[in-house]
Amino acid sequence: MYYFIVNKTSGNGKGYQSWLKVEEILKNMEIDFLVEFTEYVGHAKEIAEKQSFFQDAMAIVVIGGDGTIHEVVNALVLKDVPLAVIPAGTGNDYARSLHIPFNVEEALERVFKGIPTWIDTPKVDKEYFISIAGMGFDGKVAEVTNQSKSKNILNKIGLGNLVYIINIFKVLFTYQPTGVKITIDGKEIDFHDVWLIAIANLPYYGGGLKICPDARADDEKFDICIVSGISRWELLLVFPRVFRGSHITHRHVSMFKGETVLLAPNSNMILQCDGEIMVKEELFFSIEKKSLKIL
Ligand SMILES: Nc1ncnc2c1ncn2[C@@H]1O[C@H](COP(=O)(O)OP(=O)(O)OP(=O)(O)O)[C@@H](O)[C@H]1O
Repeated sequence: MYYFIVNKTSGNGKGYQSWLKVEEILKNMEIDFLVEFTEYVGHAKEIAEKQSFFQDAMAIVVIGGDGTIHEVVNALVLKDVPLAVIPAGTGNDYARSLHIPFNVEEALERVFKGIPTWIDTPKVDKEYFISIAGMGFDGKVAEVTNQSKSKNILNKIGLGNLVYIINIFKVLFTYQPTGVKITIDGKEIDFHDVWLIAIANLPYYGGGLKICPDARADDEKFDICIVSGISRWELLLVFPRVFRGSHITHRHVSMFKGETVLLAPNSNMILQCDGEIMVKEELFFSIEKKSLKIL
């Protein structure tokens, strides 16, 4: 039995359109399935937590974006049932990072024919995430993006991930960098004028920005990118390099690898995980090694 969790609203309706295609294929192929539609924030996790989901599941298939996958992962970590994804969100950075096809038919073929593998699951405080946690500039961009009306309009014309780029420029001219003490695997480093800190298990965020190009889901380590001490104008010039991942050699960009990270910002910084804003008491990041079975 295949279990589907569908967020009809993801990608401004793309979730529902993708489900209609999937449903038709499942019926034509006479495949046993059950489907539940999410109705509110947090519902995808509740659905995936139900005991019945694990008794005879070949896979739990999410049709939605990174926010919906994030919720389901929080129910599936350390369970022996594979997570599969039909990408239908705005950014789809999980799918992009793990080479999951964006085409519905091809993504579904991977669900049926893929070989399950175990990947690491990163964690902040007690909450799991899937790809990247970011603090600072990108947290602010995520906040503005999630409130943005143009997200819906751009999604309608198939340019959904352009909304992140537009908001990056909006926030660039107003953001105030701050000092942060960063402790990686017990080693403390002080950074001044920090624009952003990305703590990554996968390379992409923000709808295709390759912020940590060497991040791998199964290397049992975070890749950490810190941008600090840079002027607004220089940041603007460096920004296009993030699409190729070549920003990492810039003098104001520091890259690290580590198993644990503790952040202590001098002033309030917004935290985003997988594109959703989070409020956490302790900014301690760790990795649950090889803990998520995926297709
Ligand atoms: N029926 C619903 N109505 C409103 N929000 C919902 C509903 N079901 C789920 N959600 C919430 O919608 C949020 C965003 O969904 P999702 O991430 O799937 O799409 P997206 O934001 O378009 O894509 P991406 O995260 O890839 O940019 C999730 O955090 C989820 O909790």
